[in-house]
Amino acid sequence: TDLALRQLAAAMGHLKAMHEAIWHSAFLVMLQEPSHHDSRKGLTGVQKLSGIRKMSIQSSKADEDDLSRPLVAVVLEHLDALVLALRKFDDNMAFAKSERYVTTLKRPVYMRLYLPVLKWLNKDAKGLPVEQLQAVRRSIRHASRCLWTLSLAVGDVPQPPMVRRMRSRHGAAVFEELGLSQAAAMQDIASSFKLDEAIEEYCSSDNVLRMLEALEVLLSKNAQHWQGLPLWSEEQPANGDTGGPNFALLQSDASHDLDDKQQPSGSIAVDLNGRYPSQAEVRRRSNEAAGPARSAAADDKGLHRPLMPLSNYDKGDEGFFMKMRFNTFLFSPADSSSQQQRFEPQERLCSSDAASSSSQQSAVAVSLSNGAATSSAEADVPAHSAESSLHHIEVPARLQRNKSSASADLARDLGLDGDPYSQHGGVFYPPAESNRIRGSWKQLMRWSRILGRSENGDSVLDKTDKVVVFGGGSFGTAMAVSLARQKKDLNVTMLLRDPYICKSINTAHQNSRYLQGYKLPSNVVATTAAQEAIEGAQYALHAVPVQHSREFLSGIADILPKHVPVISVSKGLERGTGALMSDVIAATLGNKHPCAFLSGPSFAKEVMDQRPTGIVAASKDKKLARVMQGLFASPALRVNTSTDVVGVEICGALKNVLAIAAGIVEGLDLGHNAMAALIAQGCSEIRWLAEKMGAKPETVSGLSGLGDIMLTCYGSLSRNRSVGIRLAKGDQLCDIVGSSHQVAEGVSTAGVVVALALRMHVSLPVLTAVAQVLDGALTPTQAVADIMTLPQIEEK
Ligand SMILES: NC(=O)C1=CN([C@@H]2O[C@H](COP(=O)(O)OP(=O)(O)OC[C@H]3O[C@@H](n4cnc5c(N)ncnc54)[C@H](O)[C@@H]3O)[C@@H](O)[C@H]2O)C=CC1
Ligand SMILES: O=C(CO)COP(=O)(O)O
Repeated sequence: TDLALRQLAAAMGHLKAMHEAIWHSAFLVMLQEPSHHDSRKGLTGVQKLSGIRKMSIQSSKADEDDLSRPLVAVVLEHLDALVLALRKFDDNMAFAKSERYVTTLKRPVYMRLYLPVLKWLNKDAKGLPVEQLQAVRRSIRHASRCLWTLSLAVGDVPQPPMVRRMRSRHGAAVFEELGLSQAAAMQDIASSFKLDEAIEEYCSSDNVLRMLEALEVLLSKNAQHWQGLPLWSEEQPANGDTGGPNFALLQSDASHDLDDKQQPSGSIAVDLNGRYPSQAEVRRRSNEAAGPARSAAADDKGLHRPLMPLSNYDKGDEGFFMKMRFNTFLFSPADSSSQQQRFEPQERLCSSDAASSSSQQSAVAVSLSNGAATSSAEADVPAHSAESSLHHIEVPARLQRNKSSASADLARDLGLDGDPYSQHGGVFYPPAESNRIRGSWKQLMRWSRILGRSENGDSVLDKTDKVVVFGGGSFGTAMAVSLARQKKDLNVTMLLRDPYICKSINTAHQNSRYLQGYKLPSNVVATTAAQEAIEGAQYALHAVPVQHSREFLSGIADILPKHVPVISVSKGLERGTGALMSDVIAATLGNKHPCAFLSGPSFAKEVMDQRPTGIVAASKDKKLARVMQGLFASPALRVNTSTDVVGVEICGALKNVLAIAAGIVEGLDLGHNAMAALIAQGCSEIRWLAEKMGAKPETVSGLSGLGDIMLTCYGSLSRNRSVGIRLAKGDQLCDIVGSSHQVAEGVSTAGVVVALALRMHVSLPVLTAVAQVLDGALTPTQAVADIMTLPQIEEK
């Protein structure tokens, strides 16, 4: 958010400077429509506007093709009067009805006339050579793009990545071409407008924070969404070209108009109430509104052609339109009738509703900036109702709220005061949608509070004084720490075999072998004495590798009280028996011994780092699963519950085998396609076996299934995946296993899975191939080749 605030501040500064630059440039553009009849027309507009009837162009024959010089002379001569007139014009929309130039000048980008610009104009523009004027003209294109860009940045519209590029490139170019010092201009602007204060205030408003959130979300999550769109086409479409299926016209329309290239284009209508009219509807309504004769003519000319297929922007891209908050309409410059229609209702709204008038006005102005000519002949097109109007804008009263005077001033200075979306504070969804989203979120939060209250988290922790942890490897240590953090006076005792590790934990508060470098809470203690460790413990967390669990549990069976639940985090199948951990516990501690299983995507290191993690607590005893939730759940650890013990265990065991396969794909550099196909196939195989063993299929798509599969197959911290990578590189399994002091359960489990699959009559090609590779019967490359030649099957 800090960064976004800074960006915002910078953008505001830029925008202010751009306003100056563009306004200043507008003058020059007005003056330099070489050899174009509109130059004279433009002059007429200026005359009307300023009331300076005597203004005339003293052009010689030599000037016939380039009226810039005489125009410059005229304008400079009448500069003061023009400035006054333009200011007046700025407040008087009625002028904008009749003349093309007036319409052009009415653009919000030209709204403000600043002193520095005038100074510059006075001082430097006199006798400006044509080339320089042309450079200025070029700069306008840049500047209008920049302005558009920056308007997006300053307003509620999240920045597409290209915006940043545009800003730096064109922003600098504009200043360079205008010969202005960007830094000085910015400073000037900042001091004269108390920009810092205003920004501070503006930014502290709730609305802006929402915008920033949206901005961040969009930047971080949807970057590719923006990148995919040729939104900021550098090239202007060739004359007569609609710009194709992109938004080139949207952003470069200003330069089109200034160039006076009346591009036929289509309309994109967006209903601010959140409806996205279909292409056909836009066409129908726009034709209806235009009247039959015009409609036919428009169609003849190929007008109303959409700039981009609206169908492409269905559902997922809906937000896109609203992000482009200005594009209430993007209409045909040549289709002046529809422009007029937009204009009329806005004006009426302006007069009838003072509160929303500025919004409406600006919305129109912005619309106008997307179009061009409005001729006086069309000025009397009947005003129409919202129904017949292409757009139907209702500015909710709340959009007018929350505006401090400073922020309102700033918004006004930036020419953003009239924009309904800037007023509603940077949300890129239309109000109806935004309300819906907030409503749903509130409901979720309410739900969470209600459930939260009934949860037994605190009471379980209150009643718990001691937990014993079996196994002091990576995960045993991480879970011990996680528990110890829950309550300062909770005694978490780790039962280890190695006295040196015990000593390091008890004295240096570090595990000298696993997760080195982490400081353990002082309520984590360790011992090698089973009796001492277990005594008084209310729960036992079991983190001993599966292959050693039977031996270990048998060893403590006599001293572990029957009522102390064993919570196993070990993931795997026992070699020789194919037993799950639940079977091993039942076999060693008795059928009735209470037990639960924690599983899910949870790398020990990330648990230590308190990174957000989600696991599932499975137990046939629902109550015990809930108790586990109470014991382990924390702000960094979500614990769901499940009664599908078999499903959770099978997923946890088999994902390790699949992770070895993923490592092989990674190590052989087979690419993303192969990886995705492998994981999908692996998921299916896990589901086939799990279902046969009585698991619920939905468990496979839960945390312990898909969640853990994704983690271990893609996560670089996975030991099983590392085994696969090394196998692919040609390392021998014995070397791989021998070189690590940490367990990769998938190695043992792979062989067991094959036996289990045979017993259950399921075919598991990928998981079997892993066993084959581990057994040295196939090289990773051969295994891949063989898998690829298997018959193509029907998905099930
Ligand atoms: N490391 C991780 O991120 C996660 C591991 N798990 C699972 O937790 C279990 C334990 O994994 P880690 O702690 O990572 O393994 P590790 O290899 O880091 O540590 C294993 C621990 O078990 C002890 N141990 C080995 N044989 C023993 C025996 N016969 N008697 C007593 N203790 C013995 C070792 O001394 C060591 O302390 C595995 O089943 C693993 O799949 C589950 C979730 C995450
Ligand atoms: O189970 C794990 C994370 O959920 C750990 O996976 P590895 O054993 O492959 O490191």
